[in-house]
Amino acid sequence: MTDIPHLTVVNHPLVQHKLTLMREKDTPTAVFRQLLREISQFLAYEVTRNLEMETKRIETPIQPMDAPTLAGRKLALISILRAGNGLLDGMLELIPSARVGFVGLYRDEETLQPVQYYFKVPDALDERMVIAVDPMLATGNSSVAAIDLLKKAGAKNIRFLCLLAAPEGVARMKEAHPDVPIVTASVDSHLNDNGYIVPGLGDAGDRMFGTK
Ligand SMILES: O=P(O)(O)OC[C@H]1O[C@H](OP(=O)(O)OP(=O)(O)O)[C@H](O)[C@@H]1O
Ligand SMILES: O=c1cc[nH]c(=O)[nH]1
Ligand SMILES: [Mg+2]
Repeated sequence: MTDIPHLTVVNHPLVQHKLTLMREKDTPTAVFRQLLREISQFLAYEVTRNLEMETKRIETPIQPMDAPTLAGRKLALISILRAGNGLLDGMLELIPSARVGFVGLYRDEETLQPVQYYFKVPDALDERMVIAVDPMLATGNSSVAAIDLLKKAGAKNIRFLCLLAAPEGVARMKEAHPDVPIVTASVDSHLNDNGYIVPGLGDAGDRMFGTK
C-alpha cells in the first residue's frame, strides 16, 4: 500500500538545471558524478516524503516536547549496479542509518535483456521501505528484473528512484509492478533503436565512471 502517485516527476528548477548540465555531452566525468550526487538528494527528499513517523519525548533547552522522529525499522536503499552507485552516495549522506543492498545487472546490448551477476540485500526487507535506485529507466527490463528479485527476497513496500525515464519503461514498470511508485527528474521522449533514452544523456554508467 502506498499513498504517493505511480509517477512523480521532480521538476524543481535546481534539479532541472543540474540535469541539463548532466545531459551536455562535454560535461566531464567528475562534474557529471558530482551533479548526480546533488540531484540524488532532491530525489531522495521526494521519495521519502511520507515516511512513517512517530514521536519521541525530548528536552529542548526551554522545555520538554514530543518531537517527530522516523518510525521503527526504516529504509533499505538498493543500488542497481553499476550506475545505481552514483545515486547511492548522496542518498546515504541524507539517510546515514539506511541499510544498503546491491543488485548486479547489466543490459545485454543485443537483446536488451538484463543479465544478473550479483545480489546481496539487508535482512528483514519485508519490514522496511525499500528504495531501488538506478539513474536510467529505459526499456524497464532491468528495473522490472531487479524488483522481481527484491519481491522474491521479501520486500513488500518498494519505490523506484531514477534520474531519467523513457515512457516505454514507465509503462513496463506500471504493468509489471503497479504497486511500485517511480520518482524521476524527467520522462524523456522515447527510446531509439538501440534502446537508449532520447534525448537522454547517453550511457550513465560510462559517463559516471569514465569507461568507453
Ligand atoms: O531499462 P533498461 O532498458 O533495462 O536499461 C536501463 C539499464 O541500463 C543501464 O545499465 P547498464 O546495463 O548499462 O549497466 P551499468 O550500470 O553497469 O552501466 C542503466 O543503469 C540501467 O540499469
Ligand atoms: O539511455 C540509456 C539507456 C540505458 N542505459 C543508459 O545508461 N542510458
Ligand atoms: Mg551502462
